[in-house]
Amino acid sequence: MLKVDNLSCQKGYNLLFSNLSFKVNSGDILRITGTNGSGKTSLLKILAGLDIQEQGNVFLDNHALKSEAYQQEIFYLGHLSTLSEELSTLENLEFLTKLNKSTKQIQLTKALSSIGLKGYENEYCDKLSAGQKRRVILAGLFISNAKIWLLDEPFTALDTDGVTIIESRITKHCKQGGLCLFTTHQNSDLLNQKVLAL
Ligand SMILES: Nc1ncnc2c1ncn2[C@@H]1O[C@H](COP(=O)(O)OP(=O)(O)OP(=O)(O)O)[C@@H](O)[C@H]1O
Repeated sequence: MLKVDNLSCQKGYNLLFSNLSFKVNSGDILRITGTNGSGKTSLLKILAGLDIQEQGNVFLDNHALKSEAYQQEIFYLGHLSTLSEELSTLENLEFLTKLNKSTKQIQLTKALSSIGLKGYENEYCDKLSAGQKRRVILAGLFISNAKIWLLDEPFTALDTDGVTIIESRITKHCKQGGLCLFTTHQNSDLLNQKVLAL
């Protein structure tokens, strides 16, 4: 269980949220909603250990946010995640997932295939469309063993087929005991999603 206790976040003079407490159980999908600038990205970054909270605590089971046990269970996808255009799709995915080239090549190729990029393995990323670039980043979801997925605007630039692939992947992950927190300004048909409004 992910437990968020009394969290507050301030950016400059702007108090984005305070006394925020909630729990996310294994199997849960939590959609974080709010207007532009309400603090969705800031919250996900705090939960990923990439930003600092003003006050409050975050635990995964009994593991604190900064512990190695917690951090090992995080897969964070930022809405501005980018690729190196001088590398191929395969090389970018390898870098993003920090896998060893020789042993995991098959896994990487499979992930690209799962996200609809079969045949694009050796294509340089400067030759890809915006949606195809986003798919390379999202292919990490087919490799990650992390329990907590923190996905900031995962559907940006995807066509309907791409959205369906990602929604199915999230559903499968959560059915297998994972948990997912995500933001989107688009409609999402993900079943059984709970909502946290900022
Ligand atoms: N490093 C920073 N320094 C100062 N203010 C910041 C910083 N980062 C974010 N902010 C401010 O914090 C507020 C919340 O930003 P955040 O990116 O968390 O919002 P969001 O809910 O994800 O917005 P959107 O829906 O537009 O993606 C914004 O007003 C933003 O300008």
